[in-house]
Amino acid sequence: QTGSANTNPSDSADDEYITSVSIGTPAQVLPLDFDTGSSDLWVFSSETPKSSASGHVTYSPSKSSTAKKLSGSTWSIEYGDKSSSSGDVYTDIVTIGGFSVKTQAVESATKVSTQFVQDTVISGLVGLGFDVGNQVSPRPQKTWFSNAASSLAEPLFTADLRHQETGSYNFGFIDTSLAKGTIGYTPADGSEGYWGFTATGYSVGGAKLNRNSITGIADTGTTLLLLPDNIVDAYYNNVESAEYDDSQEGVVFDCSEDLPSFSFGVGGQTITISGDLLNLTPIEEGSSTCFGGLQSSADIGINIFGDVALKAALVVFDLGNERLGWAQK
Ligand SMILES: CSC[C@H](NC(=O)[C@H](Cc1ccccc1)NC(=O)N1CCOCC1)C(=O)N[C@@H](CC1CCCCC1)[C@@H](O)C(=O)OC(C)C
Repeated sequence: QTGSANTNPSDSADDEYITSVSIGTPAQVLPLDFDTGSSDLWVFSSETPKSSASGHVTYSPSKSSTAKKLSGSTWSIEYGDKSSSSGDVYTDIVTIGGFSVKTQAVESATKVSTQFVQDTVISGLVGLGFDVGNQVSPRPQKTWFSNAASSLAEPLFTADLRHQETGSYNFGFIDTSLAKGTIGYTPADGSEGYWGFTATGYSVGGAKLNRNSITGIADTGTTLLLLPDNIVDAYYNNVESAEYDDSQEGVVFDCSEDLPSFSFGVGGQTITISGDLLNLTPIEEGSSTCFGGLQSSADIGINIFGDVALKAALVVFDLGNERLGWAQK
């Protein structure tokens, strides 16, 4: 069996990617953010304070004949951007891309932080990280993918995120036609809950790849490509107008700049991110100053190959073989 779901950028900056998920009987369809950087499936619900839930699609377990309360279980989570949410837990049928998991832990939010209240394009997250990262207590729950893996044709999923167009999450199969290049595989480290791996080097513009291993994570829930300062500086030294903008908390430059590409080595392949993908967006509507898609990871303490990097590749999250596959798109 397999599943295939379309995913769409939330806005003109591809800030996040939205995928429709069906929960319960009859189906309640919610727009969720698939996040390989976390391991909880949680939703805005009938239990979320009305003032916080305003503008969001919500899940009502009381309206689902297949919902069951997981009594005594609670959850609480904080993300890298300091946003947070918490609540209690139900189990219900969750269908993604035509594939159904019968008894999936659906974490219902009784509290959400301001960022989530304001981010009305999504009604929660689907964590696609490793089960060890799940935040339900007293008994941690499995992710949707972990529950699905044993029934899928292959225990893997692929992410095909695109700039300003519809992409896909495919479960149980690899559609190699989505990629131009060969898929290169490298070991994945799931010990922290997310998909850790080591890139073998990088280069700016068409230059030769240097040998400089970069350990980081493949994170669909992070907008940017976040790397060490020395690499960020090496890149922006090629961008005449680039400067650090305190208010924007990142490097900005003239939108008219012709940005160089950025490449990294992984699994014997070279993934090249085009200059256009590295210009994220004007700092505000109509501004001629643009915000860089490559920024420093120094404040976070972990390198993150987020959506800016993922948009350049077809990425295979291969749980069965504990490995990540990358192919140029
Ligand atoms: C340094 S880690 C920062 C990362 N967040 C992000 O990347 C958020 C995502 C977002 C977009 C639109 C609206 C709201 C949030 N974007 C962000 O901080 N941006 C500021 C810079 O300009 C680009 C957008 C993050 O916390 N990712 C979470 C998932 C994320 C999904 C959206 C809701 C908030 C939580 C997760 O992947 C995570 O925590 O990863 C850990 C392992 C770093």
